[in-house]
Amino acid sequence: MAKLLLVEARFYDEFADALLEGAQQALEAQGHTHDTITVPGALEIPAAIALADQSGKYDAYVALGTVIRGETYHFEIVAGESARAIMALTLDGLAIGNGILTVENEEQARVRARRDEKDKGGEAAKAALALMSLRDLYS
Ligand SMILES: Nc1c(NC[C@H](O)[C@H](O)[C@H](O)CO)[nH]c(=O)[nH]c1=O
Ligand SMILES: CC(=O)[C@@H](O)COP(=O)(O)O
Repeated sequence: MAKLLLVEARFYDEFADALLEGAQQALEAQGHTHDTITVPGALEIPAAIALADQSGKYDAYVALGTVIRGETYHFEIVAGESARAIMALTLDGLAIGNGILTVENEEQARVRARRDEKDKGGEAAKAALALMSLRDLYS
């Protein structure tokens, strides 16, 4: 049994709830436990993971959030930099599943967040478990 940390950005509560449910269900179905922490937005997720990893408490991490394009370049920063930083942490040996939606509108987010549709939260949780297993296999 592994212990994971779900790091959620609750910028949009509706989608945050759906992503969290999907991730929680995926972990519980495989007998794993988890804690959940909340940050203001997707840009804060990588730092929260890095800080939490210093505790040594968690085997893997799941990043959950929704980034919806607005009128400015900020979408590229939030979407791109959160993904880049998560990838950097992953290449540094942390097992992280990236469930941060980067979408054009709320309808695209709704479909991808829901468990009974694309379930990106569950997908990210399973990705974290897969990386954790690979790390255990090769370490
Ligand atoms: N526009 C979205 C944001 N923006 C906020 C940033 O993530 C960050 O919290 C702020 O820049 C302070 O550092 N965050 C999301 O998660 N989703 C968005 O659509
Ligand atoms: C992804 C964002 O930061 C975006 O939602 C912000 O909207 P805007 O670009 O219109 O300020």
